[in-house]
Amino acid sequence: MPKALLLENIHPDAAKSLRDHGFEVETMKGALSEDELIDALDGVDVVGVRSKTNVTRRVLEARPTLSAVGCFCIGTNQVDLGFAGEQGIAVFNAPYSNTRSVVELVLCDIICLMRRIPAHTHHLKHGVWDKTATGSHEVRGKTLGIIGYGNIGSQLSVLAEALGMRVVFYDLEEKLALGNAHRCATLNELLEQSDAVTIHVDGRKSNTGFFGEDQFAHMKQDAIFINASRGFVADLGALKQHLDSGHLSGAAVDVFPVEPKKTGDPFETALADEDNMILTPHIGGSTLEAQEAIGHFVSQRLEDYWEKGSTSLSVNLPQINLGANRGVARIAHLHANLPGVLAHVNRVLGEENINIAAQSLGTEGELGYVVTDVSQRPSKAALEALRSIEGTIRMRVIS
Ligand SMILES: NC(=O)c1ccc[n+]([C@@H]2O[C@H](COP(=O)([O-])OP(=O)(O)OC[C@H]3O[C@@H](n4cnc5c(N)ncnc54)[C@H](O)[C@@H]3O)[C@@H](O)[C@H]2O)c1
Ligand SMILES: O=C(O)CC[C@@H](O)C(=O)O
Repeated sequence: MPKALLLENIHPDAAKSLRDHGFEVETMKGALSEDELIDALDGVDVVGVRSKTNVTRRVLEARPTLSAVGCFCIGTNQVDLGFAGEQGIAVFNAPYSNTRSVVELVLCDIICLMRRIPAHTHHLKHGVWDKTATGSHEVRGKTLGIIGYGNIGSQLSVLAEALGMRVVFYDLEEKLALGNAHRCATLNELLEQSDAVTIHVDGRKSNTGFFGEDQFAHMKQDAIFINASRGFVADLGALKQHLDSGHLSGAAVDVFPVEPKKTGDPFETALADEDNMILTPHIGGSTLEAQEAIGHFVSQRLEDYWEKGSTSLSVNLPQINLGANRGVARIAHLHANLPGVLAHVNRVLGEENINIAAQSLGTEGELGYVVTDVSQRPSKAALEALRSIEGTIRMRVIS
């Protein structure tokens, strides 16, 4: 029986679905440290994580028989994707299932900050009735600057325009501007005109410290700042200075450079005393709708990979979308992307007079993946010959 370990309170539908597909499933509420994870992965075939469990090179080296990692979230920066690929370990995520939830949180942040709701709430909680319009604004007609116009940034763009905001965006890549959104040629062009700046870049390493003192300094007087992307992207010390000096009028932060591993763990931030500040514990994607959708989506990718060898939507292996086996056995062969591997696979099968019922090849960067449905079971010697082909990383026979 294959074994799955699901960490970080993944939606129960994922465990149910994996059990329905024959997995023995263990679940845990929090994230694990590197050493704890290495221990916990003993005998595990697939592991499910969210954003707090780091699946590092050391973990993957220690557990080379692991077959797949499911990131039950959008971000995959917590997994060493390149090394997982080199080891033949497939990694999947849910690229769209919580997009809408993040967008709704950010819209909520923008409206609340522009109406100074955190400050008003704070005052009333302390018995101060401060009925004033000072510093409060409608969002209609204001300029929203979106940094990173991917799935979240572009959906936010559409909904913000529906609220009457003017949208400008900045992205490293050429992107289709939706609605009336305007693409800025430089980050500073965006910062100098935006009443609200929101970051939605991905978690690539080079985005570490991407938004620091220089970028805050370029923001408009009284603008608001939001980060719901990754904690290491923005310098919160610099943010605090710009709030304290009165340059910025408010901020919402959902992600932090260091986050607790599980609910209930202690947490501190220097931003706690800021007046017009929304602090949320990395809940951009934490809605019941999103978590249920993610649970279904990622467990299905893991099941398809385990049962069919399908790498469709994998983030680190060549993608092949496979249906049911058309022969008596399916041989999934992952290898270094060298010339001649496919020919070598077919020569080995041909020498045994084995007919090929179906075959698919995908290559991506350094990796090649050939999946062959064969009309008779190859002998042990043939399987050994396939495993010995130069560049073979991993081979599985799926019946
Ligand atoms: N707070 C949460 O709970 C939560 C939930 C989901 C996703 N996220 C995070 O939100 C972020 C965005 O997610 P997505 O699904 O839209 O990602 P995406 O990959 O669809 O979009 C990211 C965009 O950012 C652009 N980009 C990357 N680096 C950039 C830079 N330095 N300058 C300008 N543009 C840059 C990319 O070209 C891409 O268009 C990710 O970091 C993801 O991990 C957070
Ligand atoms: O649920 C999580 O832990 C991560 C949410 C979010 O950051 C994501 O990458 O989807």
